[in-house]
Order: sequence, then structure tokens, then C-alpha cells
Amino acid sequence: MTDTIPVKIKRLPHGEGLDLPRYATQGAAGMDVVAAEDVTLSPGARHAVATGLALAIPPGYEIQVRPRSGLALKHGISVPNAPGTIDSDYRGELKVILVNHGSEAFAIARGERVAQLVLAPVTRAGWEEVDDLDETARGAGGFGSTGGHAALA
Ligand SMILES: O=c1ccn([C@H]2C[C@H](O)[C@@H](COP(=O)(O)OP(=O)(O)OP(=O)(O)O)O2)c(=O)[nH]1
Ligand SMILES: [Mg+2]
Repeated sequence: MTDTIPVKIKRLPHGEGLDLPRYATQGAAGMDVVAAEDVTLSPGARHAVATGLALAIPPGYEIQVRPRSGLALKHGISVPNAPGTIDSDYRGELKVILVNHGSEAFAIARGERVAQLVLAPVTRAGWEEVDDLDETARGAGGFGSTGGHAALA
């Protein structure tokens, strides 16, 4: 069991009575978060699902909103902006954007686990603008330049 980082969490009125996000197992990386509303996603539809929660993440951390693999595999339900980024200075309602990539409508009931939240440290870059970059073996090669799948001819 690793140490935990305290994160302030506030239940909004429509979040009353719901489980707070929690780790399903001792070694889980993500806390499962539940929907605060009933919503049905038609095939191809997306929706920002209310959680009824607002957070104050400590400076130097973010929370990532990631899909649940079971929903993805069985029903094609994913998070289109995965990993969603919850900034430490955001005080609005945490929402989980879901998309239905499946072929059937998918009903979500209030209280059901829809995604998982991963607390992660943030490192910030400071640009150091230069006229020339150092040379490397890769150079400008990318996007499949090292091979792998059959080339597109
Ligand atoms: O899945 C998500 C993604 C974002 N947010 C909230 C928290 C985050 O801090 C804020 C802004 O998110 P982001 O920076 O990804 O969105 P943006 O389109 O760049 O909006 P903004 O201009 O407000 O930064 O929206 C959520 O509640 N759920
Ligand atoms: Mg932004």
C-alpha cells in the first residue's frame, strides 16, 4: 500500500448519496468514479456525464480521467479526450466525457462506475528557444519510419 496524497473533494447537491471515487482493489491505480445522472448514449453519441463532485487537487498534481476497459471492450464506451485532464486550479464540477463507439444504445444509471481517476504528478516545461537543435540518429524520421507494419506502398 503506497502513501496517499490528500485531495479536497466537495459533494455538489446532485452528488448527495453517491459513493466517492474509490480504489476497487489494493493495487488499483485508478479510483472508479460514478455517474450522478441517468443518461443513455446512442451509438456515436457523446455526453459530459455529471459526477456531482468538485475537487481541489494540490498544486503539482493533476487527475487523469481514463476509460474503464470493461465498458470499452463490452460496449464500446470510451473517453474521447482520454486521458481527460483535471487541472489543480479547476473548481468546477468534475465531468466524465463518454462516447459510445458501439453499435447499440448504452444506458448509464446514476451511481454506476463510468471511468477511473488517476492522480499524477505534473512536471512543467520552460522553453529554451534556440536556432539549432542537436543531431540524432533518428533525425526527422517518425510516423513509422523505423518499420513495423507493412508499408503503404
Ligand atoms: O474530462 C474532463 C476534462 C476536463 N474537465 C475540466 C477540468 C479541467 O481542469 C477543465 C479544462 O479542461 P481542458 O483543459 O482539457 O479543456 P479545454 O478545452 O482546454 O478548456 P479550458 O479552456 O477551460 O482549459 O475542464 C473535466 O471536468 N473533465
Ligand atoms: Mg485547457
